[in-house]
Amino acid sequence: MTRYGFLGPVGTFTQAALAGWPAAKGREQTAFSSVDKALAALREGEIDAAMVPIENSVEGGVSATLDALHTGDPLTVVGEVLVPITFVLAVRPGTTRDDVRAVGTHPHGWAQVRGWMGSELPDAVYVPTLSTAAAAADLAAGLVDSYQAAVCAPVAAQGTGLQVLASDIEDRSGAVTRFVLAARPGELPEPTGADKTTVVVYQYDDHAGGLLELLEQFAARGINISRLESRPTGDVMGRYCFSIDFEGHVRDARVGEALTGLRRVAADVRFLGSYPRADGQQASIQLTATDDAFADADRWLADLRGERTH
Ligand SMILES: O=C(O)C(=O)Cc1ccccc1
Repeated sequence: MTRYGFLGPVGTFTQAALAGWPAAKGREQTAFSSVDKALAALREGEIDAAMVPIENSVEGGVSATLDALHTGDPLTVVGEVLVPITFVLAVRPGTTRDDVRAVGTHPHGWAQVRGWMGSELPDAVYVPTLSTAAAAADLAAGLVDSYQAAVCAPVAAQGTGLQVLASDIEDRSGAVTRFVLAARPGELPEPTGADKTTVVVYQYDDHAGGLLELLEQFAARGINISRLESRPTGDVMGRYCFSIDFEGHVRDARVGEALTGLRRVAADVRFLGSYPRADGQQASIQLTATDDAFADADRWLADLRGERTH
């Protein structure tokens, strides 16, 4: 039986993402207080899969997750879920706006309400918390005196008995966060025609055109990159690796060729998985990059080499 973990507590957006993963329904679901703890439990075998936030349409990549996924024992991504995000300002009953001198929330929460805060509560100080729901739960339990209001999901305010002072306080409506389900390496999800692959690429050294060499592996095979981020490797100042999502599945010919190309030009390539896209959008493949086009070219080369038997 698959045991699931998620960035908790109850009421996080990550829990909402896990609720959007049909196979997790009715399964054991454990809340962890941080992404690192959830992924450590996964690596140690306490759980079999962990739902973690990876990218937001407004704020970009979740560095804690990006780094924790590719450092340490290998993990793979087996799926993704998109969750629409909306925030409320929640307080203990009786607290008024004038009482709010500081606001607790997850860094990605703060990044999405900064404008609203600047105009509505300009003097309020930001206090980072491990999750939006933790900010709400600790406030409701009277465990904190460092902030008087939490920025969280409506469900977190309701669940903890907090009172909502303002709703829909996000600066950009329609924001979406992308969550991934991580697992220990095992069976690869089957290709669906609407897949994504995630890799982390380490360059040999810092040189002119180095990034272009990596990117041309994708361009030459007609592969669309959907996210590209540089992350410091942590060893030396100025040394970066690249976290890349692109369209296609490792079993697609064009993706296989791009990966072997990357393997040649990069010092290391960490394959983090191929999995169905949450939006089900089929990859648009140029005629020159279909599996048939690659097979045809392989046959042609085999002929030239006198290797074909039929
Ligand atoms: O803190 C949460 O609720 C999370 O799941 C992380 C997060 C925070 C803000 C936006 C999206 C996800």
